[in-house]
Amino acid sequence: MSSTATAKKKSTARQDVGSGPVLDWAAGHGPVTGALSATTGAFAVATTGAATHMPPGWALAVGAAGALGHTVAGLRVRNAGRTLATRAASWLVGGGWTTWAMTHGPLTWAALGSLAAIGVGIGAAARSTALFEEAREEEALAAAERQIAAELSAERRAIAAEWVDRIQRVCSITVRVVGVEMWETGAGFSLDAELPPGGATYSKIAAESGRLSADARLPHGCTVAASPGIDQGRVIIDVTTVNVLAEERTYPTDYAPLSVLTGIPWGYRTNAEDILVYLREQCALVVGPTGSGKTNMVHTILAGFARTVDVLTWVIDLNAGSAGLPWVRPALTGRLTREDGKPVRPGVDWLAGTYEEAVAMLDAAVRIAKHRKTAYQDLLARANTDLLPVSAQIPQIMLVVDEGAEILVSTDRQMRKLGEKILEVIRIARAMGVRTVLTALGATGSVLGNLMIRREGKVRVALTGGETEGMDLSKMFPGARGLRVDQAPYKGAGFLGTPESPAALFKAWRILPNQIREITAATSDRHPVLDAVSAKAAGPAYARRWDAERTAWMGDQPDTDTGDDSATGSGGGGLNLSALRSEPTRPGSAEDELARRFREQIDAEFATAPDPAPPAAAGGGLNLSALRREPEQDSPAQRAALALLLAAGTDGTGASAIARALADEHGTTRQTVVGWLKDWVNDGTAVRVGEGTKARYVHHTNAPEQPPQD
Ligand SMILES: Nc1ncnc2c1ncn2[C@@H]1O[C@H](COP(=O)(O)OP(=O)(O)OP(=O)(O)O)[C@@H](O)[C@H]1O
Repeated sequence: MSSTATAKKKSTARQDVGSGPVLDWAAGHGPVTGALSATTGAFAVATTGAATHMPPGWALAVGAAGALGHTVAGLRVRNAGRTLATRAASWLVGGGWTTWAMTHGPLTWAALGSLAAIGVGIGAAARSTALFEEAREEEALAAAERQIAAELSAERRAIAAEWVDRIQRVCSITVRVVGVEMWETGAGFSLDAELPPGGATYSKIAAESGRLSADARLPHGCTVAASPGIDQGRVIIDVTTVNVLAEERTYPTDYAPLSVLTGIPWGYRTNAEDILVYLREQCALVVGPTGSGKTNMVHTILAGFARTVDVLTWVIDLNAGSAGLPWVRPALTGRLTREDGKPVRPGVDWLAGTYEEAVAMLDAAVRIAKHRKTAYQDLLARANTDLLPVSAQIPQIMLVVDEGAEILVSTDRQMRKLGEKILEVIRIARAMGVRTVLTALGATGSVLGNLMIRREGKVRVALTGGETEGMDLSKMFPGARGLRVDQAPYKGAGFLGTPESPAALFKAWRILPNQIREITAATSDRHPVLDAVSAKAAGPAYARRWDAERTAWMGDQPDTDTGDDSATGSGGGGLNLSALRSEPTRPGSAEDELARRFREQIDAEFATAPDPAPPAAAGGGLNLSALRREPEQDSPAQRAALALLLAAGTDGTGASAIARALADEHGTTRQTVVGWLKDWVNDGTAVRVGEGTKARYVHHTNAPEQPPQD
């Protein structure tokens, strides 16, 4: 039925456009259906024609027209002559038989027998032409492929000949190129060559890298790098022809899930291939002077962790938390929503911007590592390993400490204490799945003089950005030869070495706040939840990490991540966190309300760690149980409206102002807001103050005469 409908539609379409024949001469038939269709068609025409005394010449005319139609259609699709002849012959034979049968009567044994024979004949001929067509098509494809391969191998042969000459000219040795591989990225090629007999080594070519590049007139930033081949008589020569380090490449937009076990991309090499780092057991050190692109690199690293299914990222940044804030603020202010309208979980699991919070975080990390050691004994025994099997159920904790290396070598007493805790994590927590990424402003001796960093932090990055001061590459990458700071004079570029991939040039992807928000939203539902064993060890310090008094500082930060989250002016475009903080803390206050929103979004929605110490009902801390009795807000827009109401403080706000603030992001109308305000007045969430045009709504916690709670 549907095919009839489609056919109808097609024929209508053809008639509509008014071009081409109504009969579809190109319509497909297999050998059997074709033969059947031809013979049954001919039989039907012959019987009805004979019964109605149709002039037999008509059948012949139809056959001739069919033959002509099919030939034209066949020529159009470039059928072989053999196919055209078979089809035309089928039509002509069919037409001829019909004419003869109409004259002599179709219902005779002679007519029926000959029709059957014609049917079998048409079927066999159609089958053979179909096979012939298929073979012809395959041959054409193979010929096209052969042509491409010939062109490619001609290009490769030309490259090989050119480089044999060049190496002869520059290095005075004659190699024999046995293979040329063009890189898929299009950024260059590799030569596999045999060294001449007589004891020449690959290093003879490696030593002339600069002269070879000059002889080949490679663009600036492109290199010729020689390395050992499959045996000592072979050499691999990598030639970059496009300087990908000079380009600004943004973080790839494929946010597919990753795992700490299968590697996390941190940037790309000169051949434009991604570099993966493996941090299950390794710690990392990222060195970059001011302006080298270190902050950007940290965001690239956090993006990689956010994409994993088995990593929880904890960030310490005593420099106003700037490294972690773009990963937290958009989610906590409720400005981000997922496609299904649910709130978004922050892109990092814990952010410490103050000394006290950093101490709490490091203590929790140490407790987790120690407790995992005993609590997972059975699991380790069953898996027959001393390395905790990290998974989405038992996630690895990646502790990212911005300028952490400076903390380690600080002479300040407090900082030294913090440094000791960081070192303790590095020392004791490898097997139990807590690793660190430390950044440093310079690769000074005092940073790399630390044995623990040298031993545990073998994933190393030096962002140079052309800076030579404090950049001792030989200390960062001992044993690596020929690394020069001036090879990577671009921001975000430098050297990266891991135990799996020797130190070499690389560049980090550029990542901007809008992409950070995009990644935060895209990865929100894949972050693991801290396992119960670890959450128990981490205690309230972890469970209450998003409490208002501990996150209030985040609201104080100048908003650099977007233009629409102004930290000033109530009833404006976003959540006025600093306005909330100016009020004294009291149960049921605006700060508690904010905490309720944060906790609702993060703990309730995503069921993070259980709260091991629920606060007392109306104690000095948060009265969460009381607050949780407040009616739930249905949508992110409604929650944002409530936040605006709160932010408006004792001045209050109106439906128009709220609707204006929500219009861009949520498309909320004034009428909708009027409805919510009415509901909130009815259930006591909001209080209406003033009359007529002066009528305003204030949150009940800000109402002039606040009715006693509970
Ligand atoms: N991977 C990159 N690709 C292209 N440009 C980059 C990259 N990383 C950084 N930059 C450029 O360098 C500038 C400085 O980057 P970033 O703020 O990350 O450096 P920084 O080392 O943290 O400096 P500071 O310590 O002063 O903040 C950026 O504004 C950007 O223009």
